[in-house]
Amino acid sequence: MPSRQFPPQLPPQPPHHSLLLPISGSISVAFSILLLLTFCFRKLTKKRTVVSDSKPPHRFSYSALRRSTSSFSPSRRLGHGGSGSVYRGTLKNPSKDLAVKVMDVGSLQGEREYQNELSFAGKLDSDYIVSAIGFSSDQKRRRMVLVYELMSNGSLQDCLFHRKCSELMEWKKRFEIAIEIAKGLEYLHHDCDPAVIHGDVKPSNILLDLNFNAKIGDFGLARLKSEEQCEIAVVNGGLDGRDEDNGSIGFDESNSGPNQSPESFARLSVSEKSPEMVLGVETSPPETVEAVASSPRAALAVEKSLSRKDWWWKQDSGSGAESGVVKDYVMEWIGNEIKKERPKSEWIGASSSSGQIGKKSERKKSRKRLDWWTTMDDDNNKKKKEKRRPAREWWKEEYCEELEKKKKKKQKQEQGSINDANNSENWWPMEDELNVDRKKKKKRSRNSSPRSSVDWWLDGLSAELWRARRNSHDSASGEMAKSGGCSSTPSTRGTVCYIAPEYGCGGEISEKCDVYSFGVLLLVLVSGRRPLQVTGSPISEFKRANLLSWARNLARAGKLLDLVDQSIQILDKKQALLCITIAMLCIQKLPACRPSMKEVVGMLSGELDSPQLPVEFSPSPPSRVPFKSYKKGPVSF
Ligand SMILES: Nc1ncnc2c1ncn2[C@@H]1O[C@H](COP(=O)(O)OP(=O)(O)OP(=O)(O)O)[C@@H](O)[C@H]1O
Repeated sequence: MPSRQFPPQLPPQPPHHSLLLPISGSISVAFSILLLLTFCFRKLTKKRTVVSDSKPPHRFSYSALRRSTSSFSPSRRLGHGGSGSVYRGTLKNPSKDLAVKVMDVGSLQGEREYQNELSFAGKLDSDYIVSAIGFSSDQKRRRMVLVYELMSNGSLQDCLFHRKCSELMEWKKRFEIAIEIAKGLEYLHHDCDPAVIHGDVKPSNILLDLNFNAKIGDFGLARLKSEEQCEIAVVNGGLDGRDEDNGSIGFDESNSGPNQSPESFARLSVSEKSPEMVLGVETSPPETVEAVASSPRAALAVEKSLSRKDWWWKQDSGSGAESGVVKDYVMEWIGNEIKKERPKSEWIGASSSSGQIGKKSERKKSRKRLDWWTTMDDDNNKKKKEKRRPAREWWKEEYCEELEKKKKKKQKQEQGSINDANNSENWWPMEDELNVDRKKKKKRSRNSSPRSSVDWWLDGLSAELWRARRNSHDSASGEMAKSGGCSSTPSTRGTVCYIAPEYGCGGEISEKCDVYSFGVLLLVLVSGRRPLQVTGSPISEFKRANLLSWARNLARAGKLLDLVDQSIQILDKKQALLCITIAMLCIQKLPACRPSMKEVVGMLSGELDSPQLPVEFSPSPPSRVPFKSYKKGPVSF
């Protein structure tokens, strides 16, 4: 029997754990290195991806944005504003359409808009607000980029005046848009703490999505209410620029008061400090902005600095920030408003020949003559018109006798158009003034007469234009590119015609400034007309029409519905009257008299009773308009 074989004894094996330790150690080291590398890689590449899980604003890669816009191809350009161009961008991963705004190099407006947008981007959250969702910059090309949600139907301005979108020809849609804008402002004024004052409410800042739902965009000039109340310092007599308080406004005492004209705010005094200096950062603009945008501490510093100094009031041209700057921006504005074609509508009825109105002594007189330009369709003024001397005669006798001789030949040619104008039913909004003693008139204007500040202000604006146009022929001639080629409004401090009179005159900035702008916008929306329409080419023969004056006149005549855009279909007269009445309330001279946006929303939505026309716009004789409740029944007019 074979003996049982035992396996040979193996040498003793080292215990397993003695091998495992170094292996697992090296694996864990390798793993942690890998983790570290991944973390570093993510950190490094974070710039290149969109952070979608955090609150905006997100940092976008500049090259990704460039690719998404086909290298900022002109074919992708959606529009152009005071600070740069906006392009349609299409991101592939994640698939998303964007609006990409590239700020112009070296544009101060661009810088402050960039910073302002970013500071508001994370704070605003409403269905009625377009806020910036991201930013980027290219240090090489010194470019700053803001990214917004794409609003497929562009701006209200574009839809209403350039593209004439058929959707906006329905009254229902216009009314909805009015309510949406009002709700957007209500959100800013009443739901944000502190309240946000938009500061630049106008049709080009109202954007329409695919379904023509309106949202308020462009927070480049927005500000927090508390900042304004605490920080704005109005310094009388600061015209010489000695005042170091950056952003403060200096104006001539003789011109102070609520009825100040644009001539007076043309003298705004601004200090020489750049925003960079105010921020205490000395780097070049894009880097500064980049630093501000990327670092929370820097962002905080910006916010603090914003509250310290209202620096964005500074005009772009530094030391030259006086009348020239305002003049230029007004001229740029009017350049966009000038149309080469003659107006089809009768609401603009007068023309003017050119004249030299540069002398100081003639500036005040120019207002009178400007009244002559403002002609409106108004049956009630037939009799008044008959009493007047022909405008041509008045022109000749009072102001331009010499010029008349020189231009006799030219004016013969113009005679035809002047006669046309005289045949139309001229309306002189300040007709009573033509017979007023000059001294009285001067005194009255100084004493802030209750006469419409709106007219006064707009007429003053035109006087400014009149003087300016000689020096800025290009922009004034209407040769400037339009519709996507040129800023609708260089909004250094708000926008001409939409800006509240007290704001332009250095008064306290409040939500009521937005309410005023909303009132103008509402009139524009209902009438389908610009607030100040200037027509004619060359500029020497331009015409103008003042929507606000027209509305006021129609209100007094009890013919408010004449204001409504004739091309609107299926008009709800009751709603139209409601809108116009609210607009009239909003454009009242005294900010305190204007309703709040909460009240406006209440009135528009029917939750509050319909308002009565303000006294200053009520029909005369003073039998008050029986403006019945919108809820209760039809409005009789
Ligand atoms: N989010 C957006 N979606 C679609 N189009 C846009 C968007 N933002 C701007 N646009 C288009 O670009 C145009 C220019 O906008 P931007 O805000 O730069 O200038 P603006 O408001 O016209 O003028 P300013 O900057 O002087 O106030 C707008 O009028 C609009 O047509």
